[in-house]
Amino acid sequence: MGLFDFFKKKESNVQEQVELDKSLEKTKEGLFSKITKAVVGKSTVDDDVLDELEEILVNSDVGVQTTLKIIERIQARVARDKYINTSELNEILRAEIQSLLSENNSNDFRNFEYGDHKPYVIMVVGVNGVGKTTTIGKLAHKLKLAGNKVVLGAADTFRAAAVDQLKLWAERVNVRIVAQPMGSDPASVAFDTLQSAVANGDDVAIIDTAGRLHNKVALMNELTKIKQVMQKVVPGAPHEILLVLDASTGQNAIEQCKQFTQATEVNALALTKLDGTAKGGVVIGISDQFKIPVKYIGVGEGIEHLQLFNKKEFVDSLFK
Ligand SMILES: Nc1nc2c(ncn2[C@@H]2O[C@H](COP(=O)(O)OP(=O)(O)OP(=O)(O)O)[C@@H](O)[C@H]2O)c(=O)[nH]1
Repeated sequence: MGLFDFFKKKESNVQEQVELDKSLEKTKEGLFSKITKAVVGKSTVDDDVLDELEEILVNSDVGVQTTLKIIERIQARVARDKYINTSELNEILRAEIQSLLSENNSNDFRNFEYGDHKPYVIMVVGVNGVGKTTTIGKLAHKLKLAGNKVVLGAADTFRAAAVDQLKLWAERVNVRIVAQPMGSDPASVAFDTLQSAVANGDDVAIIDTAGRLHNKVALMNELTKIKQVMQKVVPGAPHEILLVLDASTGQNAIEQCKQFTQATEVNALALTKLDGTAKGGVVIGISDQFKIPVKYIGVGEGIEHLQLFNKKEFVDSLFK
């Protein structure tokens, strides 16, 4: 990396951290201001503090299972050390949360984990309204800015609006898009997109899919068919099956994750709308429960507001 690039990267890191801090403000308020209240005036962590902590974590959408895990670990620590004060409690909590979050190995849109894959194929799944289209648009933008050639595939052919919205994003970001009329076979769109990506020497192909959950078998069949067809063009595709979830829906996001992981091999998560929600704790619960890395987070409506998730930065931001 040249000196200019180095400083540019540093500057954008600082900006991203500021955005992240801002996004997590409500989650922080919900979580830590309550924890501080629960422990204020107490010299040690007793059962009352632990009970309150449990309630606070559950209410912050960390999820019951993950909360119990955290509480048990703190209890074990209290039993061992007999006395822990409240600032130590914060440190333990921070370490526990960090250890429960899965590591995201992608840390730069420039060397985007392609390995030998060209095109690197991302199949995007998720229900309507969670921010799927927006996430695809932002991702295409970030990848393009980082010097990648990107093509989009509009394989959500179920709703005309979905294709139109994606076309708008393609225009805005200035990347190519492959689309067919509404009602076309999604697998056929995916096939065309990959053929076009190969012919054009694209680095990344991002395929949108319809997010109908009402019939799990139908969803599973549709996604399996899309995958099989893609593999005819790019063996090993899709390299990333990205599930988009709306963090502000809290426990609903966990339920959707359950459903989609049963229907297909999701290996990356995008959590949108972290800004403006107090339910950011859901990132911790989902990461712990499903052991799938959160790869991207949406921190606003703007084109720039997508970040590669970094667990250390996330936890730093929460505990600032
Ligand atoms: N604040 C905020 N809003 C977001 C974020 N991501 C998406 N949105 C908004 O969420 C709304 C839904 O986003 P879409 O991308 O249209 O959602 P979708 O899942 O594709 O849904 P359909 O297009 O209706 O299928 C839009 O108003 C977006 O601007 C985010 O990270 N933060």
